[in-house]
Amino acid sequence: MIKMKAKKWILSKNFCGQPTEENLSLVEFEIPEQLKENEVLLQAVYLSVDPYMKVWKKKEGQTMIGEQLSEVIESRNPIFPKGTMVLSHAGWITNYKSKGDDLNFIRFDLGKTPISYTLGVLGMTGATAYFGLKKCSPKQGEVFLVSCAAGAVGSIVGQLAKLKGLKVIGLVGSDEKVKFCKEIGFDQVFNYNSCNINEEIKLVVPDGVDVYFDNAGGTFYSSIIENNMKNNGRVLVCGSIQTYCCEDPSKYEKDNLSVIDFRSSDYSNDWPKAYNEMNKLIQGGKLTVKEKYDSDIKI
Ligand SMILES: NC(=O)C1=CN([C@@H]2O[C@H](COP(=O)(O)OP(=O)(O)OC[C@H]3O[C@@H](n4cnc5c(N)ncnc54)[C@H](OP(=O)(O)O)[C@@H]3O)[C@@H](O)[C@H]2O)C=CC1
Ligand SMILES: CCCCCC(=O)/C=C/[C@H]1[C@H](O)CC(=O)[C@@H]1CCCCCCC(=O)O
Repeated sequence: MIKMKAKKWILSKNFCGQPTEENLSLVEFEIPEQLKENEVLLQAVYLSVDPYMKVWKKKEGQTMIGEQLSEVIESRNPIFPKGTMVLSHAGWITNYKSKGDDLNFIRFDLGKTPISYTLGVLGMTGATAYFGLKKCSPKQGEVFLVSCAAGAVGSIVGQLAKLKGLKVIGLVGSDEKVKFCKEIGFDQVFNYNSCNINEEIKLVVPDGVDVYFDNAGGTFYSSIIENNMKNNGRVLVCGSIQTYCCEDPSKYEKDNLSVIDFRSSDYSNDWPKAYNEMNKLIQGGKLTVKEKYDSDIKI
């Protein structure tokens, strides 16, 4: 029987603090190429790496979780002929077999937009920006603050808020990211490693922030709500990357604010509609997307 060589990343040790080499190991394995009826053989094209992966419950020894864009390279399933591009949660694995029930088509018109965007702005993180912003009930002229502003969610939500006529302030960790956020239209951007963000925000918006879209959590969350929010302002708890470590983060609350919990998966039926809308903005030059490719990473 002919077998193909494949590779996968195994979670060898659960994450605690910053990831290190001992958390993951790359192993080779073989897949028999012969397919049963209705089976397809897939080849990974892009794998997604996301903050939730550090803390999502998973068992040591299993394939690292994650979404991937894959191509059907052999097929005995008429619904997924050879050459079909699909999305799945197969994890960090180069090749796998499927009967199709765990595969998703790209459910919107991509046009000339790069297909890799289906794991970014036209994928889970873009949907998070789009529906997260909606959940904040943004109004023209309001002050909108976002942490992790140069990231996959932050860079898109900042631009969408700007398109809705809000004043947008971003928080980032380097001067390079300050420059990027300004290039894509943010009004003010602060590098938390080189200034006191609470003081800087007070200087540019003395009356305070209407909406804080929190991706960072931890000390960002507590210091912003303590120092910079307007009375009755809204805080969207999107993520808490600063606390994605093994210790239990402490909770910080304030009763003059609306604190909104949010999971983009609650809106998954409407994601394709949002993608069509955002793709029009991309193709019209109104939404800028920056992807990073690291050609040194080969699996
Ligand atoms: N609620 C939901 O449904 C969803 C929530 N999320 C959340 O949104 C947030 C942003 O996700 P996404 O845009 O994909 O992330 P990215 O990987 O694109 O960006 C992450 C950025 O977070 C910043 N950061 C701040 N503190 C830390 C820290 N302690 N460790 C590592 N990075 C840090 C870094 O930017 P810098 O250098 O500027 O600090 C980093 O580049 C995350 O908290 C994520 O969990 C994402 C998807 C769905
Ligand atoms: C555990 C902390 C999560 C913090 C918020 C976050 O990043 C949430 C992300 C989810 C978003 O709401 C929609 C998704 O698809 C993200 C999670 C996906 C988890 C799937 C894990 C299973 C797998 O890939 O096998």
